[in-house]
Amino acid sequence: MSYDLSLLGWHDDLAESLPDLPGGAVPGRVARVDRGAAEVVAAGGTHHARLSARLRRAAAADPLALPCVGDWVALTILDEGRHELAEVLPRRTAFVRGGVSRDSRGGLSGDGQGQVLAANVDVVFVAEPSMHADDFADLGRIERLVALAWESGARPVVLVTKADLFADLQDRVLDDLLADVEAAVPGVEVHPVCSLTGDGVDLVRSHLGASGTAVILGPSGAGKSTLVNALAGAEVMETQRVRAADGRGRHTTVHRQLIPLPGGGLVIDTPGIRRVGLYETSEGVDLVFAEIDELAGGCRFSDCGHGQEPGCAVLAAVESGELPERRLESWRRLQREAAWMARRTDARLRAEETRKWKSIHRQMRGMGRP
Ligand SMILES: Nc1nc2c(ncn2[C@@H]2O[C@H](COP(=O)(O)OP(=O)(O)OP(=O)(O)O)[C@@H](O)[C@H]2O)c(=O)[nH]1
Ligand SMILES: [Zn+2]
Repeated sequence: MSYDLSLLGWHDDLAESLPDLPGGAVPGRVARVDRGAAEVVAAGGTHHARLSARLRRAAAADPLALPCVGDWVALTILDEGRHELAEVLPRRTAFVRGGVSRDSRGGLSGDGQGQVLAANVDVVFVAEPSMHADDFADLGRIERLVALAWESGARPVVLVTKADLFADLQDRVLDDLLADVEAAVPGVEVHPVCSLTGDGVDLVRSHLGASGTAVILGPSGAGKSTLVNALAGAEVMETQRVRAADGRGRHTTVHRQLIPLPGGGLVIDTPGIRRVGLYETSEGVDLVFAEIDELAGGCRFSDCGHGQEPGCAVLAAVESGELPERRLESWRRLQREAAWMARRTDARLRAEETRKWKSIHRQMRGMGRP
């Protein structure tokens, strides 16, 4: 099996960064990583390549040096035709977990803590279901994932998935939801998608062009696997429905992590990417500022905003040095965000109210019929 590497996103700039290695270097793209080895798609086929000793030493000092799915790498051919992964080519974009600044994405430096989850991603689809359990799309989650996408260097596009769940309602309700989402992420395209009917799937595909690479972020049940299958035009991913039907856990299934799409473009899907950014919640933040909460018990006014109020115990603590000023600043920023989120929630509650009314009206009309 041979591959046209340009369909996997290979281009001239990358060719220039291919190192001159003794015995010659072959370019390839990492489709999967294992301890100490990787599966690499090269023009001549897919190779299981062990990491070179030099690369392993570099990775011991800085885990960001480890290859990850989506990386372009240089392979060398050893005796007996085995391949070795000699070098990771410079990354254009990278999803990094754990305390590494954006500066590290071009090169391979970090604080020794991070892990690259996916590299050279062009488009990040943030998938948020129009309805999730009994709730509307979660704007806070969309914002968080869009922020992560920008951070990676890739371009975010928000997909409001399972758009058909609004089909039996009047269109206006979905339009309202889309408008809310658009307002939450200014400058980011927002598309409704239904992977079951295929509505909107072509538009999703068009973001990838001939060779763009995408990841899909979103909560469990957002329809990520179903969307990948719709894009691929085949069952390349096991969906929740399938998993439930045959009772197999998803962890027992080995599936491809770099999925080429028939119309061009690729999707990277790994367990790490699926989980990225979904676990930091605002509950965590309350705990983080527990000491301010405690101090606030000593303020003269119970609704003290710790701004200019007389008898403010929090300001007194800053004055005395007990509470670092920076902490109060972060708390203030958080309060502003929380207030903003609350206003958005209000808008959502109003939309939900409208929806309930419509459903009640529908039921009443239904009852009136003979
Ligand atoms: N009504 C409706 N249901 C959908 C749509 N897309 C997916 N689903 C259903 O939603 C459920 C979850 O879909 P998955 O594709 O497995 O979701 P996922 O995001 O991959 O979930 P995880 O693998 O847990 O991360 C399945 O039962 C799908 O059939 C859609 O467009 N409309
Ligand atoms: Zn106060």
